[in-house]
Amino acid sequence: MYKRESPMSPSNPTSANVNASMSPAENGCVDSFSVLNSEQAVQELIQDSLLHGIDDHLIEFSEALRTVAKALRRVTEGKASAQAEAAEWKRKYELERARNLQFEQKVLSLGGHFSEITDERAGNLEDQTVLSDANSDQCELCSGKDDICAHEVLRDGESDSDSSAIPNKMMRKASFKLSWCCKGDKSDRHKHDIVSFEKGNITTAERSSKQISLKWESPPQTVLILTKPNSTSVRILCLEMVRWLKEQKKLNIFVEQRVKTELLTESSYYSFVQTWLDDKELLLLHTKVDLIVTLGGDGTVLWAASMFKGPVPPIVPFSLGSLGFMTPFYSEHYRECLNSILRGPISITLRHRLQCHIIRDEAKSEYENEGPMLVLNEVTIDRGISSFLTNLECYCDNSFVTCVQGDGLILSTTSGSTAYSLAAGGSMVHPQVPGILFTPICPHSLSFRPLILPEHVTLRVVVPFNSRSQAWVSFDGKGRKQLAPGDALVCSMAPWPVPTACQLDSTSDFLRSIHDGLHWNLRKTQSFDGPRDS
Ligand SMILES: NC(=O)c1ccc[n+]([C@@H]2O[C@H](COP(=O)([O-])OP(=O)(O)OC[C@H]3O[C@@H](n4cnc5c(N)ncnc54)[C@H](O)[C@@H]3O)[C@@H](O)[C@H]2O)c1
Ligand SMILES: Nc1ncnc2c1ncn2[C@@H]1O[C@H](COP(=O)(O)OP(=O)(O)OP(=O)(O)O)[C@@H](O)[C@H]1O
Repeated sequence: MYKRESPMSPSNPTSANVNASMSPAENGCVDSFSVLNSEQAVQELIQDSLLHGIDDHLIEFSEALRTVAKALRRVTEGKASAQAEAAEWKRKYELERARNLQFEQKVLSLGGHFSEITDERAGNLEDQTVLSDANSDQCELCSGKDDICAHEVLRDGESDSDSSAIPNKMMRKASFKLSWCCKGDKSDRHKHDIVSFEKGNITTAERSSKQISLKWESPPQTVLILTKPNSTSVRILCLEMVRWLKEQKKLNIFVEQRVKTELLTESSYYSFVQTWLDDKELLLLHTKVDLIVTLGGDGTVLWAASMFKGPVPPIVPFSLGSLGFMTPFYSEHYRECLNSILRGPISITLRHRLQCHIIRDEAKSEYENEGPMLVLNEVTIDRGISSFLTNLECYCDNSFVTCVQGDGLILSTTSGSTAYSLAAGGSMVHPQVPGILFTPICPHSLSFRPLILPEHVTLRVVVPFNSRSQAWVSFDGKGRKQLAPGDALVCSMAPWPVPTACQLDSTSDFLRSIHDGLHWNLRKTQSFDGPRDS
């Protein structure tokens, strides 16, 4: 392309100008010749510029290259976010389809697995209809009062348009209201902008750092109990709690298939416990369950959250682990705790989650990409078993952030800030603070400090083609997947937070956890006995 004696001037036309005036055939010849000699030509051009002091052309050339690179990057980034969006729509479509299928089956048979609960609830139907009417009145009334919003009492599988076609014997979900506890501040200016309620599911439009209170409008009727496996103390507590909730509280109880088998091995008395058969039923579980109780440590809370790919019912986490950062309830007092939770109101922490998609370079269409995977703590991209440095190009809303060269990178929620991110040198952040932590793992650089980014950004981490090795991604420490050069992870805040019940309130529970769990800033107090300011 560039000839040594062809600086851009009317008297000395450039090869580009020459090319423009050539026929396509001639042009092709010159192009292949130029490609063969391009390296030499660039060298010559540089030398030429240096020799003759004509820096302008070099600058112009590099500007042009930069513009082309920028345009190419924009196209790639646009494609990645379009793919992520398409995958999200596909997931929504599949969820809706599964819901419709389930509903059709139920209307046809009314004798399926879930209908056990329907029958149990049939006796309460008239009361519930009255409640439902009362609640819909209340829902209108509540707007403009202290509550964020009251959700409708749900009918199982109901869609608005065809509610009249639904038989009366349908299960209903307990209704509740959320409100801000503003400690003396009566203003509720922002509440309608921040949390929205549709059909009993919590979604956040924007995030808040205020304390939220949940008040039942109709009594909770169905509890899902999730337990840490292989623990004798958990198994014994589970047996006791299931019996108490059934006999004293008249609640419907769901457990995992494994736990149902354990309970039935213990005694046939437990045959009333319900479970789900497959992933399709699991997808709809949030429409049946009013409350989740976890018996275990933080891992069991993560497990509970991972079961719900959309909205999550409120979780009451009982501590039967060693650290218990997110498990503020003592199992010895479970009766008092559950009595108070079932009565309400409950202070809750809305723990934000990240939704992640893997965009494969080899994918032929967006449908071949993977996701969304939802995490409550963090998504980690690391070097796995490779002994090479990871090389990760990171973009935030299409702006280049940095290239991570080290063991890896953690993208963490604020709830996860006290987990792996903390171990990698990230800050501890109150779980109600909206944000995404960007924490490198052992970066090979003296100047790489962790970042906290706002919650509305989309992050993209790409394994570049010139990377020496593959990278590995894991979600809350589980589900490892390989990222080949050219693959990317796209990550943003999910619209489905995990509401966890507080022992006192969000802030007191957080501070208690960092003191008791991590012994934060534990130091002997300096004695009074010594020198002091006069
Ligand atoms: N170097 C590290 O600190 C490291 C390494 C790998 C994974 N992890 C963490 O382990 C989590 C998975 O937990 P698990 O129980 O399934 O695995 P696990 O059984 O290996 O437990 C990991 C530990 O992390 C604690 N933990 C989990 N979430 C926490 C949180 N939000 N705040 C404070 N501590 C928390 C747990 O109580 C437990 O002690 C991952 O999400 C990751 O954050 C940490
Ligand atoms: N219901 C479940 N089914 C399968 N695995 C589970 C379930 N609940 C928890 N786990 C897994 O069991 C492991 C241990 O759970 P958990 O962290 O609750 O207990 P722990 O290790 O004793 O507590 P801590 O983390 O406080 O030390 C975690 O990896 C978690 O993912």
